[in-house]
Amino acid sequence: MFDLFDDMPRPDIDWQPAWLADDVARALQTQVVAEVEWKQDVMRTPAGMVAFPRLTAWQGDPEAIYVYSGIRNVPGAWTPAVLELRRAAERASGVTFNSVLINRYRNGVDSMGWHADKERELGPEPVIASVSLGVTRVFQFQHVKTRVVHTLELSHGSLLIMRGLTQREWRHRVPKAPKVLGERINLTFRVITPRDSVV
Ligand SMILES: O=C(O)CCC(=O)C(=O)O
Ligand SMILES: [Fe+2]
Repeated sequence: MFDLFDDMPRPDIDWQPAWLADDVARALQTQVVAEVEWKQDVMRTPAGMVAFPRLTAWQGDPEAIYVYSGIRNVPGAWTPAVLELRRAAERASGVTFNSVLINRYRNGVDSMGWHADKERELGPEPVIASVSLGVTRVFQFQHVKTRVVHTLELSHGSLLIMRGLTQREWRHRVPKAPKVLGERINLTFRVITPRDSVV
């Protein structure tokens, strides 16, 4: 993916495009869509309340509470297909996850803007395992200082592990792709240390 001989900065990632067999991934996608309780979150903007351009869900162990937009969010219970994916992501990464953010991009108009996952609950060098199911979408990293951009195509059944300084030195996004008609599910498995227990 990267030119071996350039000296561009690069994120600390492990990218496995064909992590799950196609049919296994297809079956898990159908199960996840059906078993997850999807939410339409809204954000406050100067122009009023605006719907997020995607549906979301959080699942996790009961203690994996995180504060988001000033609200304490208690995760929903693990559902079977999500738990199966969590176990597989744990085997692949060697990390035990206690929560997952699930995003459902209904088509190419849905998206996620530039951000880094660096909430205090995630710790200084979080390992995040990102599983993609469904239609391929472009995913970009941008180096915060140099503005260098790396582009990946997150395909059906792929696994992207982000670790080390990736969240501190880079931001990432899923840009809008209006020509894409199909749906994509992304699950980012995380380790959350609740604020109360951070010393
Ligand atoms: O959908 C994706 O691939 C990215 C999701 C993401 O960045 C996040 O959940 O924080
Ligand atoms: Fe993210």
